[in-house]
Amino acid sequence: MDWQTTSETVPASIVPEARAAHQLAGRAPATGAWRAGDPVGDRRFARIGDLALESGQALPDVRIAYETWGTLAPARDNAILVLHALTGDSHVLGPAGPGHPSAGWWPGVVGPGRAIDTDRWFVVAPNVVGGCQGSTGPSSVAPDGVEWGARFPFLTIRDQVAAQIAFARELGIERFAAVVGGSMGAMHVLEWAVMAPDAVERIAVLAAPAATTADQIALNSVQLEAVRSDPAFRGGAYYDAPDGDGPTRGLALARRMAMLNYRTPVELNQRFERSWQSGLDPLGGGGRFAVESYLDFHGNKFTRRFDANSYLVLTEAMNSHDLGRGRDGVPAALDGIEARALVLGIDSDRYFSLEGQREIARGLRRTVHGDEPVVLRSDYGHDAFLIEDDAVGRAIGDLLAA
Ligand SMILES: CC(=O)SCCNC(=O)CCNC(=O)[C@H](O)C(C)(C)COP(=O)(O)OP(=O)(O)OC[C@H]1O[C@@H](n2cnc3c(N)ncnc32)[C@H](O)[C@@H]1OP(=O)(O)O
Ligand SMILES: N[C@@H](CCO)C(=O)O
Repeated sequence: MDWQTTSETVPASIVPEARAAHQLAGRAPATGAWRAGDPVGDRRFARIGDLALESGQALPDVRIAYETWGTLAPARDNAILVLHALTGDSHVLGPAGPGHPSAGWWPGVVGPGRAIDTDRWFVVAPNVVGGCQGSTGPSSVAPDGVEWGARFPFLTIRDQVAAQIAFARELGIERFAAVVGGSMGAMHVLEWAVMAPDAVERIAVLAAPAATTADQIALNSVQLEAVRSDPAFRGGAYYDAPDGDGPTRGLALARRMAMLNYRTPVELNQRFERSWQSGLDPLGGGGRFAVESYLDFHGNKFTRRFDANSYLVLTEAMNSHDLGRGRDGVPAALDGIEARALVLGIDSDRYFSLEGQREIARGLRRTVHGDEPVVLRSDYGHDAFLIEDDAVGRAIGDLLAA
């Protein structure tokens, strides 16, 4: 199947499989393949036109992939926007199927009877611009008929939120009862509260800073280099490489590095100890440590679901994050936020440490828990916001009840 010549309406029955195959090759379906609102598998798509970027450039004909759950009330006052983390997507909850190996990334928090109860709330989850799960990104086809690749424009967190704001307008939602997100998604949440204050009643900021610090940029930058230094990266023009090879080694290495930011010494030490696995992939002594196998597994798995160029674009967008830029600094920007807020941090998070959430909680005027963040105690580190569903759900439930 050729995505670029696909007719306006794609039969849903064949799309998930073909789409999954497309993602294996590092590409999302081409821009222009669908009419806005057409369902494709679990996803729908909205067209938001050209996106003016902070850099002064414009990204033409932007498409947003999204999923929804629940029913929008006649008064349109029960919508909740859920914004994913770096490698997430619109598939917040199930079902699993072709193209979706899991039952979503937050089924313990969002769903019938969950903290974000889809029997009450209308939940909207878009895939971020620059990503590779259906929204316009580097693997989309540019106006000249060739994938953007490395020509894809530099995006900031604010650019991505500008796209989300246009997307919400396209859906006819003027105000969200809550905008919720973790990690990169929480950076977007903070920007929503500043860029569209009238559209946001509550915000949930989970495990993110008000501005990405030098230390965090450093952790990200070695991952960027891991991808770029893979010879198969070819300066980002690998989609039609003659051998069909992409920068899988570099991307897998970047994911291994990232896993070390996302998890903790306590978890890795307790979970794997010094266990040795033999007979899997003989190296040196004929085996490897179980923790090495775990990192290899995650690195390799990641290359089957993510595009390297998107990884670069999204990581650089995270590096751009600074709520105070052009707004007289972070304290002034936080002080101007009117939305009721939950700020949650994780005690063992060695990537976006609690200091960042303390700054946010102390700077906001309307937190539902006082001047300090809600502290989630967990051995899982940064990923705890995706794993500790009960604690995260309770905190979000408190926000929604406020
Ligand atoms: C849930 C999704 O992945 S949805 C896809 C979209 N992605 C996102 O939204 C990103 C957010 N999600 C995530 O980052 C992760 O999924 C998390 C943090 C929520 C959970 O991480 P998980 O990968 O489920 O858990 P964990 O780190 O324990 O890894 C478990 C996997 O490691 C494998 N594993 C464990 N030990 C080893 C080992 N020694 N050697 C090899 N593999 C191992 C397990 O078999 C398991 O495999 P599976 O993923 O096929 O089930
Ligand atoms: N596990 C998360 C961490 C980033 O917040 C992801 O892969 O998106």
